[in-house]
Amino acid sequence: MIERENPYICGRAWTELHMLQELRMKNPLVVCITNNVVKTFTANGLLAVGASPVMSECVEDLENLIVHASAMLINIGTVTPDKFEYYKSALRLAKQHRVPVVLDPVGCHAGSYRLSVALDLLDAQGISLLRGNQSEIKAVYAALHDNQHESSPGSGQGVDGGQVDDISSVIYNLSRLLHCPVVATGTLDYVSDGTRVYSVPHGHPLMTSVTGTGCLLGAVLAAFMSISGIFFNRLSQAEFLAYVLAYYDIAGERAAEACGMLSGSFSTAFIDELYTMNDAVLNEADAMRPVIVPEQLKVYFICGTQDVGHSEDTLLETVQAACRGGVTCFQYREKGDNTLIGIDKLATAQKLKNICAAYNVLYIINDDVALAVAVGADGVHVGQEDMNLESVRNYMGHKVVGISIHSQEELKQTDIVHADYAGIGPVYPTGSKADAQALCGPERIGELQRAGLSLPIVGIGGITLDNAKEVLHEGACGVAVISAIAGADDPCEAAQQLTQIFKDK
Ligand SMILES: Cc1ncc(COP(=O)(O)OP(=O)(O)O)c(N)n1
Ligand SMILES: Cc1nc(C(=O)O)sc1CCOP(=O)(O)O
Ligand SMILES: [Mg+2]
Repeated sequence: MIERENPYICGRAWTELHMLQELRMKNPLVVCITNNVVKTFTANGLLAVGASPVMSECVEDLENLIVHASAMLINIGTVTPDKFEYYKSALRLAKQHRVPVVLDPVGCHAGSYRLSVALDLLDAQGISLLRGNQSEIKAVYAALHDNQHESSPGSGQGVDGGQVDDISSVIYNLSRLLHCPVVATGTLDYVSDGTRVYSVPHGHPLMTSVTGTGCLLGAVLAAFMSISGIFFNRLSQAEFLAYVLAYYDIAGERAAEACGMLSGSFSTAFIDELYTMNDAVLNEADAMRPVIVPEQLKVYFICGTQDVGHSEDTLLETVQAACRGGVTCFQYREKGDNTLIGIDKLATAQKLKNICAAYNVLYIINDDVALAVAVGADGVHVGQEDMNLESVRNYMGHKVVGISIHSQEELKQTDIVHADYAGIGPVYPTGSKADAQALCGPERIGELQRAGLSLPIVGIGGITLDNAKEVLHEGACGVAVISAIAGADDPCEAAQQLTQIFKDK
């Protein structure tokens, strides 16, 4: 069991959340435009969660309901051409009234008409969250990525779907394409907001063998979307949604136990568990695990005031320019003589967090675990001489933990299970780290992978536009740089050029 006590934060445990209490206090009206198979189950499930369901079938009715609505679900499970017209009108009304909409593209991997319906709705740009099973989400991504609206999946499967190998990358990329979070359910559930990715280590196989649990999840997510603003300062969208998934999946685990593993009784037991769950269960649970996908680490910019003439203004401008140029990850590394400390460092870290948030850039803090927790960064990077990795994991909980590894000896000494990615260097001579270790060359990356290092890797140290490809060819999924961007005349252009190497690869 992971300990989450953090002496740096008022001596208290991990942030307490009261998501269920908030939801039940609000009792949001959730307009469900859903399929014929699951209407009763969806209504009962929403009531159990603490939301107020209403099923809607026509625009005339919806025009009255929308003024009171807190959220909307569009589930295309029994789509017809008439219903498709209705979905589009509903989406227009929701946009006008600023009502968040969850789209469930049921069965879109199984038929091209369903897929074209889902794509047209996504094209209209009013969807706040896309939730589907892994096969459905993969079908949407394949169609958008290949830019072929008339794609014909024809898997021959029903609306249930199988596991998808690279689902975490798919949801990360899809979320960035759509500019909305994506939830993909399966044996493990995944969520991404286009910056972070989490898996939820809960749930039970009975959840996928009873019709309606996936569809109800869409409705439950819609209900929670109506209160997401309350948590805006404390949680990223991905964390918020992962907590909702954990709540739902833990209810599934408890229901499976309560019903004696019988699928008929499961539905009733599941509604009971959704109803009786409280926030204490959520706060104790190991709700989510960070997932690092290679795309998140492609261009990893590191900077502190020491790299930009000891000026906070220049640091903020440089980081903003780098984010504009397309870096995918930023590490705040304030290190050396005459650098910021205490409250000044905290204030700068907070400003940098806001910049990264505006550009969907993963935000990591170097060394300073307490600072990372205090500003709610996405993660921390530590080296072999810094805090012990298991303690870092205990402090950081579900946040990203990066570790520096220079050699096979260090790999052997590292409790790698607590890390999410590795930085390997210095691959080339660097002027940005006075105490850098001996050069290891890009070939060290492949060597460490052959020695068993299976985490995503970034190369670091002296990487420029000219040598970056060698680092990638050795097996790194990204390049971590300071001077190639901070020292450039135009940091935005420098970042853009580095992102370009992944397109030509
Ligand atoms: C991505 C990444 N890789 C390696 C390092 C170096 O970390 P460390 O060895 O702890 O040295 P300092 O950066 O703390 O001087 C890093 N920061 N980032
Ligand atoms: C912060 C850091 N860590 C290194 C390591 O080898 O672990 S090299 C390094 C400095 C990287 O800066 P530049 O891109 O300017 O060479
Ligand atoms: Mg360090």
